[in-house]
Amino acid sequence: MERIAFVKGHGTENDFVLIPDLDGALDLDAATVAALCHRRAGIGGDGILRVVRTDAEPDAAPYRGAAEWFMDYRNADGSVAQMCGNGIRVFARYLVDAGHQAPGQFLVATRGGVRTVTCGATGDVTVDMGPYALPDLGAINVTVGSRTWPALAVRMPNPHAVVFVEDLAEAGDLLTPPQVTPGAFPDGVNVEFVLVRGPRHVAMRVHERGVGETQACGTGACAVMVASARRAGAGAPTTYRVEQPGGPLLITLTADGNVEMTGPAVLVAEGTWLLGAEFGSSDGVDPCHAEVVSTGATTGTV
Ligand SMILES: N[C@@H](CCC[C@H](N)C(=O)O)C(=O)O
Repeated sequence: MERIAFVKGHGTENDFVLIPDLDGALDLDAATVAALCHRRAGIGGDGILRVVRTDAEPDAAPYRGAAEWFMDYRNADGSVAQMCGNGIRVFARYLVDAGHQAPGQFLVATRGGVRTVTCGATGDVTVDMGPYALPDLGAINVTVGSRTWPALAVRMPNPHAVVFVEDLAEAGDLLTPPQVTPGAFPDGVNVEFVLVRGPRHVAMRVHERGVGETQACGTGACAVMVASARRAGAGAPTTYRVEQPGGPLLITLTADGNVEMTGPAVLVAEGTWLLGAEFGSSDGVDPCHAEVVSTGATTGTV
């Protein structure tokens, strides 16, 4: 049975299993990721953040020389996504707390490009999430039950469909994915439901591609900010407070057109996962999956 060291963390309760694999020794296939993220049989998480040097990861080859670290993000179902906004804050907090990176400003490579992170010894983490894009997909709609809304497609660079509602309960239980105009997003989409609370202040719920409803989505909050600012006719620079079930994020559209995100990143536990034990074992190892040691939390507030 293989033993895999992990750290558990979250950003606004969007939770992740971090796998330090600095020299790229692990081969985590989709089934292994799904087992690790399983809420009852695994460690549990909305996704995993594999921490690997760009020099040691084939997917990071374009970024070698530009950034030392690559965030290998996977959704809970094992699928790969370009970017994770809450994840990159937690990834940065891990690098600093583990002593792999000095506090301050540094670069992290992702499948969506290289991002600049500002992470002190404690407190909130700020990420320059880069530019947004508004792909021309024609008229797209989102449907939940008998309600249909027009949606704005936003790339961060992962795909989002943003709709404005009168009440966040209109999103329903979000146990099944909302229906989106067929063919508009062949690789799937994250869907955000937004309630305007006041000037530069919105609340949202999200159904994430590859996960389900989560307590928060960083790229989703960025997409929501972009859609909200357009709707309000707000020019840049401007900052929005985006409330989510797991807590608020501050999202700024900068004068140069980039989207900047600030929010907490918390590490809550570390331990060892017993790979292969997750659905019961016949080799004498108690299939309770992991030895977990609480680390205490590194907290931050917006
Ligand atoms: N929770 C993340 C987004 C993770 C990826 C997303 N589910 C996708 O498939 O695009 C965030 O905080 O941005």
